[in-house]
Amino acid sequence: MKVAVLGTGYVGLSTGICLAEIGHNVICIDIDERKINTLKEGKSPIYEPGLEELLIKNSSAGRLTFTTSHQYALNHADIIIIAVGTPQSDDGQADLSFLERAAKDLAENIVRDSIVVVKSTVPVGTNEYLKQLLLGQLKNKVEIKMVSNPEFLRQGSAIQDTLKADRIIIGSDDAGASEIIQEMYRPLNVPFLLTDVRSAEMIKYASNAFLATKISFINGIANLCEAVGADVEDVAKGMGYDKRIGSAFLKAGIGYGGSCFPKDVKALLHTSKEQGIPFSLLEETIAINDHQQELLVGKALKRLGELKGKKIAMLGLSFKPETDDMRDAPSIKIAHALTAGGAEVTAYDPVASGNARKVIGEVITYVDSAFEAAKGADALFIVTEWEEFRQLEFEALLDVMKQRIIFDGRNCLDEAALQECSPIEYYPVGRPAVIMKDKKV
Ligand SMILES: NC(=O)c1ccc[n+]([C@@H]2O[C@H](COP(=O)([O-])OP(=O)(O)OC[C@H]3O[C@@H](n4cnc5c(N)ncnc54)[C@H](O)[C@@H]3O)[C@@H](O)[C@H]2O)c1
Ligand SMILES: O=c1ccn([C@@H]2O[C@H](COP(=O)(O)OP(=O)(O)O[C@H]3O[C@H](CO)[C@@H](O)[C@H](O)[C@H]3O)[C@@H](O)[C@H]2O)c(=O)[nH]1
Repeated sequence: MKVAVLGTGYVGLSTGICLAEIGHNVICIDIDERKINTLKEGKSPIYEPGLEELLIKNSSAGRLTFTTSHQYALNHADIIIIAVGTPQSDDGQADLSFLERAAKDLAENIVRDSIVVVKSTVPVGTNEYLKQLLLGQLKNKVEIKMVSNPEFLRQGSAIQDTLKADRIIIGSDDAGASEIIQEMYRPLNVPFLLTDVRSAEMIKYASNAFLATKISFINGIANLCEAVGADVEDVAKGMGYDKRIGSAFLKAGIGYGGSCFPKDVKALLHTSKEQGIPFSLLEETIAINDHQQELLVGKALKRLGELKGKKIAMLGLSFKPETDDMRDAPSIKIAHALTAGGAEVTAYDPVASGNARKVIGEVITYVDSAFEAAKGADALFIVTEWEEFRQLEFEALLDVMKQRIIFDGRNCLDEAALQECSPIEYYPVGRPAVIMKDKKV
């Protein structure tokens, strides 16, 4: 099939590459010339495991091409997938301006009957709105069919999640269009759910809000565990054995970040307010998450007495491991709170420092290794659970610190191994602290 993908961000690029991988002829369009040039050179503009290999493979096979020209791309496509961003507006609702611009670009350049697939996460009713926008501006007399096809990939495992998705949601009022989109995805051998457009749109928000709520729930439990002396890791494990609960997304820590959960929960809350349907559970999900992102700073303040003049090492900046994405990363709030309190912050991330500089700025120092960050530090924060941090030689790392204090915001370090590094103070989230005063002999 001939497919055009609008937007080569995390979703558009992963989708385009995977559709090429299963044999389709894919052309990806972006308005960002630099991105397209990078892609044409066979390089990925984002850090996403496995993506570059498939980019090179499918580009070389001639199934995957890149352009900034909507006119050129749409001349060659029967299926057009929209994967442009839908960021958060100031009032919490989804900002549809990129989609509106995309609709204009499509309307001006579509020259043949097409199926327009909306993969961007959009509030209920947006597909209908887009269709009206498109039809109202069409330059050529063509037939347009719409399909809502929300995306569920996670950053850091985008390719695997696309090739081995749990499900593919196809929302359309046109059985023919729905059949063609199923045909497009058929080689993936993934379960389909066919539904109406509005339900498809809602499935995406409901899924993200549910997962975010699960995280806030376990974080609420974690805070209680700290107060009563229980261990949230065991509590989550014990809960997860119950098939009705499941163990996924019960990892306590410093809260959820990223380009999706924060904005999507707020957008759903906005919809509920717009409809006059109370949904205060979502407000609590957000409130707990806001509190959680400030947790480490509060703990450090309590332990160190004051932040002024203290040196803090931050390990990890991206919102999760295996990505360089800094959108809504907890590290942003943490870095600003620490520096506002007068602390000197030195940070290390395996891949996200470049993007972090653009977001956090030069108020903190970026270095090239965990050891450099830890040198002379009064405390070390684990902010992102990169595997590299688990493998660190902690005895040697603690030796270069001024005070041997670790706040683990992701409960990712091996407690037993840390106990061997005595003296040490180790503060995880929702679990008893490990405080070893004496030097091990
Ligand atoms: N990032 C994720 O993990 C993820 C997962 C599932 C769903 N989503 C949803 O998918 C959508 C895209 O997210 P993303 O993270 O890939 O966004 P992104 O910001 O990484 O990428 C969007 C791309 O679209 C391009 N673009 C904007 N307007 C355009 C136009 N008119 N024509 C061509 N290109 C245009 C931008 O230049 C950018 O490169 C959002 O609605 C998001 O909520 C994201
Ligand atoms: O038990 C957990 C699981 C995740 N997180 C945090 O939650 C955030 C999101 O993590 P994850 O869901 O793994 O990454 P995303 O790439 O943001 O993916 C989510 O958002 C995407 C965009 O909508 C959806 O497509 C995915 O299905 C959904 O998982 C990150 O900050 C994680 O650290 C936790 O704190 N505890």
